[in-house]
Amino acid sequence: MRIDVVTIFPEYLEPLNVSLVGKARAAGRLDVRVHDLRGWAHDRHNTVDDTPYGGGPGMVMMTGPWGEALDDVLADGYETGAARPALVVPTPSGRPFTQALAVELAASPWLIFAPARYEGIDTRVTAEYATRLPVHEVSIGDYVLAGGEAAVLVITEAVARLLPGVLGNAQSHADDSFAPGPMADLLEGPVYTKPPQWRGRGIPDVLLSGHHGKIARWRRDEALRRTTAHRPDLIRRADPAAFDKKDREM
Ligand SMILES: Nc1cc(-c2ccc3cc[nH]c3c2)n[nH]1
Repeated sequence: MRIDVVTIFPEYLEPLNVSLVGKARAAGRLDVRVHDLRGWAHDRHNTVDDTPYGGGPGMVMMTGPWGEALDDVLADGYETGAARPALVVPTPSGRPFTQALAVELAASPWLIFAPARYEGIDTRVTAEYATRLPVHEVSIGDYVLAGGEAAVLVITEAVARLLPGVLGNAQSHADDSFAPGPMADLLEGPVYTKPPQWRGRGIPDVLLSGHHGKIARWRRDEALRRTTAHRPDLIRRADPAAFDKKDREM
């Protein structure tokens, strides 16, 4: 997968050089290119924003630099044989970012992120590129950030870990919260590791029993308990029949 990010804060994307995404880049599984939008702002001050039509507070990011930047990124990708990308625009007013959307985006060979600042990007930019590309306006949650770069980090990590070979053998996204299967849409339960005693706190006996069926059932019950407590809205989506089937297999 190729990922391009156009931003006025390229340094904000430094975390994409470390850990899971950094390793995927070093292994050649992910090609991430970060571009400074101001490189396409040609006035003396490299201006990328202006006052909003209709008045109101704040500034709006201008069409000019975004149009030139996205055209150049697209031209570069197409010249190097990249397939058609999707444009991902983080915004509080976007489609909720979920594991399902992460899976959808992970199927794309090329993502171009357009994180905004100020009050956002002139709407004509996304309208223009929506005539040529899939455009995903995506919200990572019901809270307001000062810009879209943090959302790019979140989305990139959630997508990258789904790419083949990115998660090591010791890890797996098969048991993710929200992954398909009998635990679908349930939050993950508690986890434990050595030492067996810590500040007077031990390990649930079932986890030491070696009885895989009982362990699986305990984990399922704990996931149900935690989901009921923290995300009751997800319970109705869990498939009780899948539990019954899984119970029979335990
Ligand atoms: N889910 C979510 C996205 C954002 C966001 C995205 C872009 C900009 C640009 C200026 N403020 C922004 C906020 N906040 N919360």
